[in-house]
Amino acid sequence: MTTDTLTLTRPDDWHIHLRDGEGLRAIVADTARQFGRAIVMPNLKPPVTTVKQALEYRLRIMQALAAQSDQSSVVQKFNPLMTLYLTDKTTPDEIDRASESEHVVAVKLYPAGATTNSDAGVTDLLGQCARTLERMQRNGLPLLMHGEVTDPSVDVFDREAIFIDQVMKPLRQAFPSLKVVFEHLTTKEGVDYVRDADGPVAATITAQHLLYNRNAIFQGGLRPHWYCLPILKRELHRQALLDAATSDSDRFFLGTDSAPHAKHLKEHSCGCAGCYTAVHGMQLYATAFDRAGRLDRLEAFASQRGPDFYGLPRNRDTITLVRTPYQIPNELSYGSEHLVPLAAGESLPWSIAPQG
Ligand SMILES: NC(=O)N[C@@H](CC(=O)O)C(=O)O
Ligand SMILES: [Zn+2]
Ligand SMILES: [Zn+2]
Repeated sequence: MTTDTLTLTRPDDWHIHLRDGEGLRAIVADTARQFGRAIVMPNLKPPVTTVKQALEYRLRIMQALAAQSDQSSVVQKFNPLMTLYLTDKTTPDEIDRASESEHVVAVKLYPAGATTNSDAGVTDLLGQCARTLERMQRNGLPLLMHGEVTDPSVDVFDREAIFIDQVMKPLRQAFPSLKVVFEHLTTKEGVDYVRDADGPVAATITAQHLLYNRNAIFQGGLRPHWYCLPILKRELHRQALLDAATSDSDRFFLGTDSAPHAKHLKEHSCGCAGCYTAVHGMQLYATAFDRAGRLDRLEAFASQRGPDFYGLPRNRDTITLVRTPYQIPNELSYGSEHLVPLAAGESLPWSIAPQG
């Protein structure tokens, strides 16, 4: 029997880029229409490194929501959960302030040079940040990791697997009860590590890494809108990620990593990394779970395991997905710029039912 309607506890997005300024105003409602909460990444220019900056940024998000033409209660009830950008200089006192704030829920590691706006990131995690990590472990504040090594001599497709041995294992040996999220997991090696490791470890998985392998970047020509970091991998990795997301392990949950970049900066001689998936996040995930024959696991992945890991209550309202084709827009406006969503112009088999 095929399911045509699926009502779930409202999902949350445990990894999102909302940007700032006019870009923020243009996109925040896309996330707020689908997700009850989202973990907002701190890689702004300049990065969000203090609790004071995180709370000011949160206020700008709330103001951007209040100014939306969409005044529905779903959009207006959206709760952004904030993060701090870890640097070599982050102090244990800042960690205490974060732990005391109800709005700051985690600290984000960007290895310096690994991805968009990571220049201010950490150069030597255990060498520079040990006291800060110690305090995070004591306070139960999770570390979210962009898990790729930055050594330019390492093949771009191997950077996640090598990160496990070079960074993840030494970190977790030094701080075995530190809560860690391996963000936007992309490899079988990553899946095996997260599934089997001792202690409080979890991972987010994007929709693009469940739906596509690296052929998508090159299909019929170079397709910049399929380029994100970590980069799409070969089919065996996509299969491992899909198996993990649809398994009964409580360690894998939803994080879109929706990462808007203006169209002209994606379609460029040196195009930016990031796929825009906030406008059709749940339609994409439902398509992936449906193709795997595991729609029954979508609610655990999207709405239950994330809050359980973070020690937050699950949402109390619901969202309904219907098997009705959803036409992905060709282009969206992004302040004074334009934005091309992932798989623009294509159709997905699942839509979201109208909500109040
Ligand atoms: N995922 C991406 O390709 N890009 C993200 C940064 C990140 O999450 O690594 C961005 O901020 O653009
Ligand atoms: Zn990242
Ligand atoms: Zn990201």
